[in-house]
Amino acid sequence: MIPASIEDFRELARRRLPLFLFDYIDGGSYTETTLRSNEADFQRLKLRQRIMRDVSSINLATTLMGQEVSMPVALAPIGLAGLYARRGEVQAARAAEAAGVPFILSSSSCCSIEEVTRSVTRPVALQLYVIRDRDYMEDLLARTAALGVDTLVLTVDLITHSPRRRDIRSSLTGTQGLPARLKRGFEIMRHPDWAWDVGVMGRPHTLGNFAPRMPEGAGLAQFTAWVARNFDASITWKDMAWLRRHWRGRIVVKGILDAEDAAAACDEGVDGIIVSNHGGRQLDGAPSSIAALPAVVEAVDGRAEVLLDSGVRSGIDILRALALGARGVLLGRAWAFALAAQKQAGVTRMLDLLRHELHIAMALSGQTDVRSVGRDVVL
Ligand SMILES: Cc1cc2nc3c(=O)[nH]c(=O)nc-3n(C[C@H](O)[C@H](O)[C@H](O)COP(=O)(O)O)c2cc1C
Ligand SMILES: CC(C)CC(=O)C(=O)O
Repeated sequence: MIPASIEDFRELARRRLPLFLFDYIDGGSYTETTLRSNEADFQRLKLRQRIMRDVSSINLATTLMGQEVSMPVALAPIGLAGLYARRGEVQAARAAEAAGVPFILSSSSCCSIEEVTRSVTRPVALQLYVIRDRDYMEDLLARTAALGVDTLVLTVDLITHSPRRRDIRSSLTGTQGLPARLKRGFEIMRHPDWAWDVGVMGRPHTLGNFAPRMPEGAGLAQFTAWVARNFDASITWKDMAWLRRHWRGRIVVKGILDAEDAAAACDEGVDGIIVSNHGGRQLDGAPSSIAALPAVVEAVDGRAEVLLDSGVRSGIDILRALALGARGVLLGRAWAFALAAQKQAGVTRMLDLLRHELHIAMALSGQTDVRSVGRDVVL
């Protein structure tokens, strides 16, 4: 199949990955209601078709998080991407660089921030989960700054791991007895292409940034248990003072859905806000990101850059997010599936596809510049 949509990349990823890994990427928390509404609420937003407006020249370039970008898109931090394809984070960062869009490395990545920054010339951003071991955090921040990284994406919506029923059923989290291990082994054997690429050639697939704090050769199940024990649920805005002592660069806060929280973030002087419900993987029952966006944009009132993720599946969705006030969007599962399906070439293809879709959506709605897309684009 030649993929013509994110759904197609998802299907190709489903075929290539062991089911427990596909479900880990694809799934959301509890009943997956928020996960579904992320996509459904985008679809509900109707666009105004406009005509006779000379759209022969369209500009998609802008700036995001201080970087020039070829379109208003960045790759969201995705944990454990080195399990979707060998050295997956490096492959995705290279595809992002070639496409002229930012790559945000998850702090829960397989490849370390050192390996990824060495592999590209474009600056990457580091996403941070705050773990209890502050000495280690300080060391990671110092390592990151020494590499010339200037943007930190502080994720604030995963202070604790939300139950994901698919992961419980596949024993990715929870019980780890012999039957669970056998079931996983069987799934791996049914996907030899993936097993060769990641399981054999991809070794060691340790967790680059947290490696010194993890058991040697720890896999996904041990990692999720470690997350539950080590992520720091005590953080508050007061911890920004600590962060600022150890990080002089740009700070973007990821995981805001509420206007009051957005205003508080601006009071802290953050550079950017990412409106996100973690792709429907945390608080099930929370609104979709696109539904939450307008109130956040209003509360921020130009004091910080507002980006959005969760549910973006097409160039038309990108236009919808811009129309409601986002400066740009992050792609999560879109790149995880593309990488799992076709490695670096898949991520490149996926970005080309969305760029084309955005261009056409702009033309047919009479828009010529992503920097001036306004509310009047949606009905
Ligand atoms: C498999 C997977 C792993 C993720 N890992 C991280 C992570 O390590 N750090 C983080 O801030 N967000 C993480 N996220 C959330 C994404 O950054 C992003 O918010 C979400 O995927 C956006 O929704 P979408 O997948 O619908 O685009 C992860 C999401 C998925 C699907
Ligand atoms: C390893 C996890 C904490 C990564 C994550 O953010 C997620 O699975 O949603």
